[in-house]
Amino acid sequence: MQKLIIATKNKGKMKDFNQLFSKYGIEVLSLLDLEEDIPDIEETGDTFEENAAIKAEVIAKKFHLPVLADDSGLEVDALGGEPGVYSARYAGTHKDDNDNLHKVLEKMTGVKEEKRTARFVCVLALAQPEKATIYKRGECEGHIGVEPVGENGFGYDPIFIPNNYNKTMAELTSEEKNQISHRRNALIQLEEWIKEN
Ligand SMILES: O=c1nc[nH]c2c1ncn2[C@H]1C[C@H](O)[C@@H](COP(=O)(O)OP(=O)(O)OP(=O)(O)O)O1
Ligand SMILES: [Mg+2]
Repeated sequence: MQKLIIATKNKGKMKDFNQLFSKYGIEVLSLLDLEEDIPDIEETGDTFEENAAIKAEVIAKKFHLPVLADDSGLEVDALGGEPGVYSARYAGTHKDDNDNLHKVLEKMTGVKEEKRTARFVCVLALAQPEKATIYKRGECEGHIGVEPVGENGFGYDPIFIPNNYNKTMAELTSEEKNQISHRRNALIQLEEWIKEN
């Protein structure tokens, strides 16, 4: 395999995937890289697994090719697991990273450091023509800071401090993020398939 379509329009995820796939010599294409205009796919599921499968299967059927999709988000323990599968639209359907992270910070006002535990979750769905969809889940544990710090990454990275670090995910280089991230932890479980295909 020289190229793989990833059923996403998220440029932050694609930056991660570009780097994660480069070691296999595979070029990844997002839905924004295709000639054709692909309409937004509605994420109607209640779980990361369902939403990842919807995205991967719609595009795999359309092109008759293997397609990977990523559904991911932030689970904050003090918020009962929110924003979870609603991470992208937490502060509204306009899907703004800055509004979303400020909504989390606001809801966490006054919550003490030891109660600010959280994790990033990434579920990858690999859909292949005539085959059952394969799922892999990766997580990254950490806690929520009190203000946004750092310029790298995307989404909730500026408020997420990974375990064993004293800086946010947005202060890590992309190489550093890609050694510990939920996305990396999910993708390494697909390594065998990647090498065989
Ligand atoms: O490494 C990450 N660092 C920071 N934030 C992250 C990360 N990974 C996911 N997130 C957040 C961003 C978004 O609020 C949600 C994903 O939502 P999710 O529906 O999977 O993606 P999306 O709608 O942005 O793009 P698409 O569905 O086209 O892949 O979780
Ligand atoms: Mg989405």
